[in-house]
Amino acid sequence: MDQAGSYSTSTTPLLLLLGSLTLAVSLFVLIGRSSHGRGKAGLPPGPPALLFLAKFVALRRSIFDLGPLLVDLHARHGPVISVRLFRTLVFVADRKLAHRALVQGGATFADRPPPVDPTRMFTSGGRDISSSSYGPYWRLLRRNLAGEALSPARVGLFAPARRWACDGLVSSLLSEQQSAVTLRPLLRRAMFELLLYMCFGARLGREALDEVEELQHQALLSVTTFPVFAFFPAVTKRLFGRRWAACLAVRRRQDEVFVPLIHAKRGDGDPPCYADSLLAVRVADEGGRQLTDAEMAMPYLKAVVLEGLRLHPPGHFVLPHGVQSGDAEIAAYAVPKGAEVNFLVAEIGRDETVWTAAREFRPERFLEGGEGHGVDITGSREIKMMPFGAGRRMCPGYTLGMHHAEYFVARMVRELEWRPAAEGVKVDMAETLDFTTVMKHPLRSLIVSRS
Ligand code: HEM
Repeated sequence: MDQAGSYSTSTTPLLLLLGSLTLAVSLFVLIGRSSHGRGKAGLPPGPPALLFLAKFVALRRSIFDLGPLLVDLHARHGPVISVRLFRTLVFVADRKLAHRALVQGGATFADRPPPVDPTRMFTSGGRDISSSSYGPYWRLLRRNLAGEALSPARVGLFAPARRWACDGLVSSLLSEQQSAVTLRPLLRRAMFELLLYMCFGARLGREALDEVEELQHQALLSVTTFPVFAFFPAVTKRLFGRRWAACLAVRRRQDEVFVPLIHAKRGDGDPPCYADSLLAVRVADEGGRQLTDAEMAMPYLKAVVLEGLRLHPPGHFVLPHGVQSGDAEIAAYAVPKGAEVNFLVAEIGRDETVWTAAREFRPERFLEGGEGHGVDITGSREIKMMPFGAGRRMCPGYTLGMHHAEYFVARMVRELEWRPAAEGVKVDMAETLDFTTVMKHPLRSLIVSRS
């Protein structure tokens, strides 16, 4: 697909776009200034929009890839900053302010900002759980997901599926015992196949899996790259015609692939899947022995998973939050209706005032006596880390996500020995953005069976 690189393929559209953006931002800032001053609280401080935009465009990446730039801006302007682009963007880097806004503030920041294309297209106009507006429709979908797919009873029914997914992963890893193997594609495929089965109640063949995985990857990448179609969509969809056409093609293919899967007849022996529960909504461990509960409760295993989520959360930001009322405030700064509020998950998890040697991987901190022991991952009492968000829009899949991570890690460590890919090669934890944040140099290892 026409990715970020397309910015450099032709300079004319870029210059035209920058010209239009300059005009739009100048107007927006002027209008904003004249309507400001009237309110009691001012907007949070921040850099001039054009400067921010220039850096943003120069990065040619997603708003979620702005981590280092934002850290710099927060150091200069304080824990809450704002920038006025196609809408007011607010960034919160302080855990106590995040707690006040997301948890103590109740529903104040529980909305989502209206999606712009291509997100609008990929979410059918903001009709999925994560992008729908805070209200009865969102509540209906979220309750259905929690009750019909994520309740402990339902998750329990998928234990055999977890077992075959993990068996497949372990044997793929073992089949490459002769040379170093890259973990990421195999782990991602196993997890993807398991979640697809939980959704559609069917196991897809290799080609179908390849296609679905690629389609979802393209869709997710396109919703996180620079939101160019938020600015004068009629113009930008022409200027970046190839990119827009590629988004439309992915969307069309998603319909062709997913609609038959949703309506397919399920096997009698399969547990009830998520697609069936949605159709009913009306809008008005290894072969021989399973992991025991005691093994799943291994405190050190949990500590490793928690430390991974603290130091390297897959999402460095929660999804953007929105405000429905006009008088929301954060740290006595005004947050206008329609603004987009972002919380810096990674920075909050690496806060030196909470975590000793915050940038080091130390799972022991989650064991008894450590500063992370008994941490409240939901952030309801206080926020020390928030890899799943906090408050009313917090990830509803957090227990399933933790369960899968613990189950897969436990089996991969118990059944396989992980040796360096070559003499002296160390694990490099540098990060890069690929919709979620992933290892820039994926883990490669020589795998040896322990049995
Ligand atoms: C390690 C795994 C996971 C991580 C780190 C994660 C993280 C997150 C984060 C940070 C958010 C945004 C919260 C916010 O905006 O405040 C989110 C939202 C969401 N997650 Fe997850 N998630 C994971 C697994 C899952 C799973 C397994 C499911 C479902 C099966 C799921 C379903 C959702 C949904 C539906 C939302 C949107 C909630 C809403 O807007 O009301 N997640 N997740």
